[in-house]
Amino acid sequence: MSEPHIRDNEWWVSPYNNAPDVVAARQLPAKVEIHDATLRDGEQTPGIVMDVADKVAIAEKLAEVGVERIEAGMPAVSEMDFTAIKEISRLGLKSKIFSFARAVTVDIDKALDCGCHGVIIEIPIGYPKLKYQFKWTWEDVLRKSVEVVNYAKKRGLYAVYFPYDTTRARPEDLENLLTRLMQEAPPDSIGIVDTMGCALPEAIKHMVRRVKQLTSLPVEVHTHNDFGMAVATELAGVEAGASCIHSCANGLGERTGNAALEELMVALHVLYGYDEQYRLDKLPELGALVSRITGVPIAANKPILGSKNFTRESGIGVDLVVREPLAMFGTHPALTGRAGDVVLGKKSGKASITYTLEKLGLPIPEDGLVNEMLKQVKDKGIAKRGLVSDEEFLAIARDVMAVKA
Ligand SMILES: CC(=O)SCCNC(=O)CCNC(=O)[C@H](O)C(C)(C)COP(=O)(O)OP(=O)(O)OC[C@H]1O[C@@H](n2cnc3c(N)ncnc32)[C@H](O)[C@@H]1OP(=O)(O)O
Ligand SMILES: O=C(O)CCC(=O)C(=O)O
Repeated sequence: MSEPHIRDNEWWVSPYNNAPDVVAARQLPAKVEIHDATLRDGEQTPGIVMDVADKVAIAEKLAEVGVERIEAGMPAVSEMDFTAIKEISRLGLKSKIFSFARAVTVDIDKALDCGCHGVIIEIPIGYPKLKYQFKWTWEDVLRKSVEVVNYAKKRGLYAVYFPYDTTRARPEDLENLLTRLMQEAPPDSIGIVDTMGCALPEAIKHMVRRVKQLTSLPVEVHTHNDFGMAVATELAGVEAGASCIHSCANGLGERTGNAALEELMVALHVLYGYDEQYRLDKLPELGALVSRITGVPIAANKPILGSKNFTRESGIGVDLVVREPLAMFGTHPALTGRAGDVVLGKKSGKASITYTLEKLGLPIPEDGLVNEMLKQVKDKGIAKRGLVSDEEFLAIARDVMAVKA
């Protein structure tokens, strides 16, 4: 099934997504790239350590899924990170390999030694960060930025200027900085970084438009999930013309995490119709690998990857799980290599019983007996405060049939 979310030329998502005023306000780029930072920001999730083999395995899976860029780590953090980035660069993956650098030339040298295609050059510009942490003047920020962007570019690296905590910089400071940077050391692209996840989607749109106007450079967006909006703010960035968005698999990352790779990929395809060559069916494998390596479980109701996303206990319309999944779920389970499922419990209906009987290869008895099975399933679910297993259902079904006989 190549386009399971399209049927009769209709997208099975909200038609209001394409209301005339909504479409008119959009400046979607022709192509959106994903820059995945699982191996750097994802590893910044407290307590997580990935060794070289782990990082290589995740990088290979990210490339298989089809991310355009992999941020393989920050070599300054440890020898192990340096080695991992170097190994990943050597693999010749289809994804371009980036490393993360402070605005210091030694970090750029490390990116070069690792054989990276590009580098993310981070420098703090948020008002609270500069005032309370770094105590740098704007001239300091500009001087460091100019020196290091020029240094990286002269050595052939693709330079992403990443003035982090961008969304808490004063507008006039950000504009002055970018104007002068463009005069003295234009990078290859500019990141808008919502380090604390505190910008609204409309604010990100405004910033993307303004930065594009000021610099005429490609803009990328990197957001965090402190208010549960990381994916929404990145998609808002795309709506305003950002052509690269940053992600972490399973939504890992500092504090509440980054925009989840799997959510972004599926949203780009299903909600916006981007037809990038992503292997969405491989996302569960990537999620499982990252979860196993990091020890961070995937919540059962996590968008795209949660084990219960395509599971229906409620009886009303339960037959749709198999007959027409798009009428029951937000996306077709097959899109991400998943399948719908019906489980039994307090909220089951008659169709749940007949579905389960068929699944277990049992004949469907007369209505009265199905109703009796349903009653017993509900009683069991209530008594257990949980689901009724196949084994428990089989016992119920046998009892009901035995009484009839
Ligand atoms: C929003 C954020 O949190 S930003 C990045 C977060 N990521 C990390 O911290 C990665 C993990 N960190 C580490 O392993 C360690 O902190 C290291 C190896 C990177 C640095 O450790 P330390 O030796 O303690 O260095 P320290 O934090 O004191 O900073 C060293 C220097 O880098 C400077 N620096 C820090 N960030 C930047 C930057 N973005 N650009 C330029 N210089 C920077 C500091 O001002 C300091 O300069 P100084 O020596 O002149 O005072
Ligand atoms: O958060 C960090 O550790 C550094 C930069 C970054 O990823 C961010 O600001 O969001």
